[in-house]
Amino acid sequence: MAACPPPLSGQDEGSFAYLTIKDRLPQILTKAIDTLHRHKNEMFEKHGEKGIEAEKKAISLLSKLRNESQTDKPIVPLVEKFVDTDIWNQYLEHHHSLLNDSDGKPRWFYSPWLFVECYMYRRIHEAVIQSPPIDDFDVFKESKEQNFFESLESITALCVHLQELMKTVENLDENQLKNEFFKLLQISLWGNKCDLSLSGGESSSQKTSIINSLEDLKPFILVNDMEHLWSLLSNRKKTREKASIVRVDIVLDNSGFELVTDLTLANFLLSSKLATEIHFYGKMIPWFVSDTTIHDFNWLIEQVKCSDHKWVSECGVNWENYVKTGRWVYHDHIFWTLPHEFCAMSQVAPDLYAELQKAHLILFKGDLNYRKLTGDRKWEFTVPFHQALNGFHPAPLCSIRTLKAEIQVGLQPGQGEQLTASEPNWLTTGKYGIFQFDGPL
Ligand SMILES: O=P(O)(O)OC[C@@]1(O)O[C@H](CO)[C@@H](O)[C@@H]1O
Ligand SMILES: [Mn+2]
Repeated sequence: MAACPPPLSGQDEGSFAYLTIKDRLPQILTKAIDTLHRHKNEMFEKHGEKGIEAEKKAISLLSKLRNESQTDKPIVPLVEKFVDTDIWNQYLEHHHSLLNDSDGKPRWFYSPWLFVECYMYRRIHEAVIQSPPIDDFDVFKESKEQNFFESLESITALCVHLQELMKTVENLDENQLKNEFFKLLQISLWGNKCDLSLSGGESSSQKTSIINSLEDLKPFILVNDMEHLWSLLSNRKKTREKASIVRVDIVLDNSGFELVTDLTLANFLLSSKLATEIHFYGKMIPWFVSDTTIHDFNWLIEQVKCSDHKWVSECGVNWENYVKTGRWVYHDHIFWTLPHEFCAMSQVAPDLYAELQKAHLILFKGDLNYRKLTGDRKWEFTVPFHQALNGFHPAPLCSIRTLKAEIQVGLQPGQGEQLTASEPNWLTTGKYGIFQFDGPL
């Protein structure tokens, strides 16, 4: 296999990785500390003095973490026992072994960006689990819920669109069905703009209805493999035996509006019979501010179900039934919150790799998943996506991602350079998106 280029890191002053580590990660930590402060009374009411002591301890641990990152201290091993503590410390040890004496130790502005950024969120989790009885507190819950409520108008519009589509879906011809599929794919793509870690935890809700702006947004899709997704699923639908399974796996990203777009797409995949079951993968711990945990997944379905808007509530009832009847399956796995590139999954989490191999198609949502699919490395823009996956091929897969990091492969010759000339920040604003497919055509 050809050698891989070096990883993105904070060594490159002025790079997006550098600016994220220098500015946005401390901002996210400060917001987490502020959230703990603002829940002081609630902790006292629930846990008395012990709650106040725990809140103080968590705040001091997060303040220490912020200082370590801002002063480029060495990355220190995790100390609190948890399911993945040993894996993290082995990973840290491995990085340490790669360095020679002059390099010193793994540290924030030297080690791979993917590692130090994931490490920060894992240290936030450690600070919380070290502070019982608030060891189940999600410092990002408030902003995830705020994103949902601030996006309610767009969520309602999307649920109304879905329910109207459900009335006619059985009578659509092939072409009409494909068009509706493409619309919901694009809505799921642009739903990925709602990302609280890019915004440093500031509000990033969906305030306008995406449905009416899909045509205007089309020029911003840099790689468009939607046809591959259609032909894969529609051919399977035509050729499958009555009772056979067509499984689509969705590796989720952000909760709130983006999760609603993903559940809407999943609903359509079942109703159109393009799939017979959907498997979802979320995060086991609070992650990158807005990423979906099982609590967020269940909370959102409950919110939608309890809506006072008839058609929104109908979506929630249907979605709850899909889960109850096993047509939607939610999986938790610790691998998704490790720092590893996905090409390491078959070694580090063979059970998860084997699970993904059961899918006929895997959709990877969001930018962090794209960074892990491609190893967060400094690939040339024209390197084929298949090559950048570096051996990660559990099943036909597609990245559905808005660009929020300085990494993109599979472009046409000159396409990246042209974008850089016309819009220097095209890689990191979330304004451009891709549907990038890998698998047998
Ligand atoms: O995976 P997502 O939610 O689409 O984006 C994750 C993200 O916000 O975090 C990193 C920067 O902090 C980048 O990968 C990206 O900007
Ligand atoms: Mn995310």
